[in-house]
Amino acid sequence: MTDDRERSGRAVPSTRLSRIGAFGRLAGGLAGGMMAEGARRMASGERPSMRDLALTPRNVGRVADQLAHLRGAAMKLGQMISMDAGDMLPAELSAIMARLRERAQHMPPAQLQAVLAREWGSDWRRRFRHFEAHPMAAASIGQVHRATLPDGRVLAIKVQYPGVAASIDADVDNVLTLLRVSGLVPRELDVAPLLAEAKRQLHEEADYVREGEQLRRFGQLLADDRRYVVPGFEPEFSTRGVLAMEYVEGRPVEALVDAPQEVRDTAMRALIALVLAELFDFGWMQTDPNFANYRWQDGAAGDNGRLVLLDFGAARPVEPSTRDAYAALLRTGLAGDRDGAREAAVASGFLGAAAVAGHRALIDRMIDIVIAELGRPGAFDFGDRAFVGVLREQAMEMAADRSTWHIPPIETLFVQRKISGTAMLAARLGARVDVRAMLEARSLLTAPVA
Ligand SMILES: Nc1ncnc2c1ncn2[C@@H]1O[C@H](COP(=O)(O)OP(=O)(O)OP(=O)(O)O)[C@@H](O)[C@H]1O
Repeated sequence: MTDDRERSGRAVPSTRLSRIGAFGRLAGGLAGGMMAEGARRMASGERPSMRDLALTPRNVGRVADQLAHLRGAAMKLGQMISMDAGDMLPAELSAIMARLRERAQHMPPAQLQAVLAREWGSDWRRRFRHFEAHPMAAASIGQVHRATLPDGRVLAIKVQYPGVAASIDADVDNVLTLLRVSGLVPRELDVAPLLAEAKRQLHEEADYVREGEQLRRFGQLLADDRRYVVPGFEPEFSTRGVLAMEYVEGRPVEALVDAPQEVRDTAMRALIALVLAELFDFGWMQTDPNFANYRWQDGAAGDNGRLVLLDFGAARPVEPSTRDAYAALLRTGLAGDRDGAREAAVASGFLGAAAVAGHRALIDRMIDIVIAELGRPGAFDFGDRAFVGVLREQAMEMAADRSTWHIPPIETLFVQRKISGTAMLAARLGARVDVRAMLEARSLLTAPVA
C-alpha cells in the first residue's frame, strides 16, 4: 500500500541528530496544531482540555506520519501499544495503528546497496540469479526483498534499516514523551518497568541472528504438523542485520474475511491450537500477534488450507509460573468456580489485592461474564462481541479508581498480548471455534497442576 511518493523511498533517518530533529518537528507541529485548534474552539465558546486538543484527527495523523517516517523502534512500539490494549484502546490510538500499517516506507536503492554491501560484501549480486530491487513488503524495522538463487530457489530476505538498533532506547523514551504530551499515558502511572522491557524486547527483535534461531526452532516444532507452514531458514545469507529464508506463498490472513465460514473457522482453530501449544507444550511463544505475521495458503480439494507463520523476532520462553497461572485460571473458569478464579487471578498477578478489596462486586461480575462465555456449549462465536462491551464498562469503572491500578507481571503481559491479539483476529474473521472442547482436551486444564 505505498503511493508514488513512498515508492521512491525517503532515506530512513539513521543518525541520532536527524531522529531528534524529526521528533522536534513533530512536537512543534503538535504544539502549533493544539494552539490553532484551541483558539478556534475558544472562539466558539468551548473550553477544551489539553487532552481534547492533542487528539484532533490532524494531530493523530501527524503522530502516525512521524512514527512511520522514523520507522524502527518508534513505529514498532506504536504498534505494540495499540495491539496490547486491544479492545480497551482509545479510538485515536486505533487510528494511529491503522495509519502505521499503511504508511510503512522503505529505503531508497543507494541505502539498500550500502547495507547489503556491508553485510554480504560488495560482490553480493553474484550470489543471486535475480534480486528484486523493489521490496515486496516494508515493515517497521526492516524491508523484505524477493531473490532467486542460481539453483532456482526463491528466498525472502529481510533487510534491517540502518541505525535501528542504536536508536531503540532513545525512540522508546521519545514515544513515551509523545504519549504523555498527548495525554494518553497518565503521569501517575509508573511505566518504567514496562519501558525497560519494551527496550529489551526491541533489542532482541533487532537481532536477526536471534530471530533466525527462533525461525529454526519453530520450524522444527511444527515440522510434522500440516496445519502450519514455517519458512525454512537460510543461514548462509543471514547476519545480524539480514535474515534470509524460504519465500512462502500466501495471502493476508485478514483477506479470509470473505472466505466461507468453514475456512475462517479452520484458520482460527489452527491459530488457537498453536497458542495453546506454545503456552502449555512448547514453553516458547511468538508474542507478536500482528495480523501481518500470519498468511493463508489456500488448500486443494478436501483441505481448507494452511496457516503461514512469519516473523519470530518476538519469540520468548514461557515461564513455568506463567503457564501454571493460565492453567489455574482456565481450570477454575471451566469449572465455573468464581472464588477459585478470583484467587487464581490474584495469585498470578492479573489482579492486585487492592483492586479485589476495593472492587470485589465489579470483579465478581466480570468473572461471571467470562465464566458464562466459557460455559456456553458448542462453538464460541468470536464475531458476537456483546459481552466485550459489558466487560469494558466494568473495567472502566474499576480503572476510574487510580489508587488500585496494578500492572501485572511482564511475563504475563506478553502472553496476554498474544491471547488478546488472537481473539481480535478471530473477531475480525467472525470465526466460530469450540474453544471449550479444545481446553477440555488438555489434562493440564482439567486436573490440578502438581
Ligand atoms: N518468508 C516469507 N515469504 C513470503 N513473504 C514474506 C516472508 N517473510 C516476510 N514476508 C512478507 O514481509 C512482511 C514483513 O515481514 P516480517 O513480519 O517478518 O517483518 P518485520 O520487520 O518483523 O515486520 P513487523 O515487525 O512490522 O511485523 C510479511 O508480512 C510478509 O508480507
